[in-house]
Amino acid sequence: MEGTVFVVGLGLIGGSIALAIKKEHPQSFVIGFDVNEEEMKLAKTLAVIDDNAFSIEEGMAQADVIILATPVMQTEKILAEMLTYRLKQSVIVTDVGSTKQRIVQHAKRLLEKGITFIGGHPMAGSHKSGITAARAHLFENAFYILTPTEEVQGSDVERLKQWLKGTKAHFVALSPKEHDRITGVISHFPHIIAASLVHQAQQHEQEDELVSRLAAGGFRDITRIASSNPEMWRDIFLHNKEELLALFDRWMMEMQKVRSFVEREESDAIYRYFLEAKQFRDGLPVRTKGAIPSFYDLYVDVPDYPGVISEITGYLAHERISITNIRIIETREEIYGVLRLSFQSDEDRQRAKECIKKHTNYETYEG
Ligand SMILES: NC(=O)C1=CN([C@@H]2O[C@H](COP(=O)(O)OP(=O)(O)OC[C@H]3O[C@@H](n4cnc5c(N)ncnc54)[C@H](O)[C@@H]3O)[C@@H](O)[C@H]2O)C=CC1
Ligand SMILES: O=C(O)C(=O)Cc1ccc(O)cc1
Repeated sequence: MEGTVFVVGLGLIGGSIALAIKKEHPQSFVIGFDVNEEEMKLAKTLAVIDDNAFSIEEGMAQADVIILATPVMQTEKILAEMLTYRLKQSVIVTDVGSTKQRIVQHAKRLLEKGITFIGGHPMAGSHKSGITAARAHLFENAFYILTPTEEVQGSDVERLKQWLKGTKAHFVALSPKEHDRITGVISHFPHIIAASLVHQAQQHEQEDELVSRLAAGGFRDITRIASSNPEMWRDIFLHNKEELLALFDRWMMEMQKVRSFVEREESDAIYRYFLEAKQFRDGLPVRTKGAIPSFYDLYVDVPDYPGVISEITGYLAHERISITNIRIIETREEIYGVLRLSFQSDEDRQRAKECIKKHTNYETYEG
């Protein structure tokens, strides 16, 4: 497609969308703006955008598509400011925020002026932020939720999907309320649990400094999302307050229930609790079919001798399998350690598994 796309907020998500659009529509002209001038300069240097705008107002005046990719409180502010800007009447405005009810509510005034606004949320990402983490393939196979209101014409929704085709995501339409209820459960609330587990460990660390040294393995994995951008998550919690308050109440009741199983040594109930959780989790769709994808990890049990890492990376390099991240997890103090290799796709991970199996007798398992 041809036209000018304007991305406001050139971080992980804005940058990734800009890259995906440019890849699919090389004829388009992608401009961007970020309050952080360094990020904006970097976005241009890295060719994530073709050019930068001098202000949001100036960028918006030229745009056929406007993508708001800022933290949700900022998006709300920009939506209010936009009411006074001169926009093309045919422009499509969308956002990528993790919450939808308040954003769509704010965008109503744009719709009243005849400007098309379609709320959006690509359900993929990571705990990383900033333009250097942006990738064109970030949303591949993920769900991309759109929340068009009834004023929006179906042809405009199709036009937006065409613009976003390069994300290779699966589009799903939801109401803003349903969106916020579901994401509250599967995305927002888990972030507070991850952060609270980290706080708990930090408090215990003051009594015994071994805590963080021994927290290298599973603890790091289940708390990965606690390393996310605090501004972004603060905004999400303020936006989705009602859903989250209800989830806090249910969670506390749930913890009381499990606590009493343990207190009363109800062995069967504890067993069933773990078993039912395992059964439900094992039945969840795998990442490639649309749950939030972030990393494709492969764990390798390796003997602790010098050169073992270069041995493994050598086999993978020989078969041209790219690794996006590598980490040694030092939880076992005996002769074996665990190497965690991350890949860009499940296909790469499967190829790596085969490759390691072919050349070594090290055990591998998927994360
Ligand atoms: N991080 C993730 O995994 C996902 C995030 N989202 C949503 O995407 C949005 C952006 O998040 P990320 O890209 O992760 O954050 P990020 O921190 O990587 O990027 C946000 C960018 O917005 C800029 N910015 C902030 N206020 C601004 C303003 N008033 N005008 C212009 N630029 C401004 C910041 O300087 C920063 O460069 C958020 O609304 C978030 O809820 C959606 C899906 C996944
Ligand atoms: O890092 C992760 O796994 C995430 O949870 C990424 C994420 C963050 C925010 C969203 O609205 C959607 C996805």
